[in-house]
Amino acid sequence: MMTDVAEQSGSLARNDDRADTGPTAAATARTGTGDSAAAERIVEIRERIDEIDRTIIALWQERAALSQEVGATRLASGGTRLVLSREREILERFRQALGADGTQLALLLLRAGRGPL
Ligand SMILES: C=C(O[C@@H]1C=C(C(=O)O)C=C[C@H]1O)C(=O)O
Repeated sequence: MMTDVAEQSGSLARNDDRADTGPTAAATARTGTGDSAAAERIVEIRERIDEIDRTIIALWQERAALSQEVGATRLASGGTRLVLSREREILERFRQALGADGTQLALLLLRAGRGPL
């Protein structure tokens, strides 16, 4: 059956009973490929990526809250705001595991816990 718009205009291409010749432009744009097997796998992998991202965000927020609690506890007890030796340990841990990007990540993690210096 033709669409209303096509019926009204009479000049638009029929959009209804053409053969299914493959993925739509929208599906291709969404996954970045017109190959349906690859697209299916990409959709599957993206589900896991989204799950991982949710976990990273939750852990990021939990870590920042814990770090802020340590800071508040220490300040309230007359201690220092920061403990640089501990920060160095953390930077080294991330650098060893992830290289230079790990150092950058650790700097962001530390900042999330205590705010910019
Ligand atoms: C959370 C702490 O306080 C600060 C924040 C740190 C962190 O976010 O890991 C590490 C050292 C401190 O400068 C701590 O001392 O453990």
